[in-house]
Amino acid sequence: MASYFDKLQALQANAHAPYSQFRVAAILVMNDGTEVTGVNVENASYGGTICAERSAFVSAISQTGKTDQFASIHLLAGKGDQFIMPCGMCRQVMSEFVAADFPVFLYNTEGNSRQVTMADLLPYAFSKDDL
Ligand SMILES: O=c1ccn([C@H]2C[C@H](O)[C@@H](CO)O2)c(=O)[nH]1
Ligand SMILES: [Zn+2]
Repeated sequence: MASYFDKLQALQANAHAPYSQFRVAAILVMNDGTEVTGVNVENASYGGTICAERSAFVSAISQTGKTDQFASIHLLAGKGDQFIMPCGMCRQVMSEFVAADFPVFLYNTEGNSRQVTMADLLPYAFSKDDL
């Protein structure tokens, strides 16, 4: 069976990144084991670009109608041995739908992985509880 890294590598081909050439792949795993994919989709306006992480969440919610069934996310981007971290906008959007201990698995191009949590990425998050 293909590993997450294998699947992420294949998924990178779907990224639409003609401006940055920076291909990002995300696999969002639901509590029932379903895997929903996301890639970055760039736009000539630049500002219309959506990241792989938000693509995956938007896709999962579109397909399932569920906003509270996320088990983990697996991400691949970049070059060499660096672990690329989600951007600030993705951190805020993800935090709307996952708990502080939600695991985020980062892969480098060598196939090594590192795990952090939602709270590691966005401590002191602004949330609906503040409204
Ligand atoms: O965590 C990240 C960081 C960047 N990007 C995308 C946005 C843009 O298409 C390209 C360069 O920023 O990478 C992601 O999808 N996820
Ligand atoms: Zn982002």
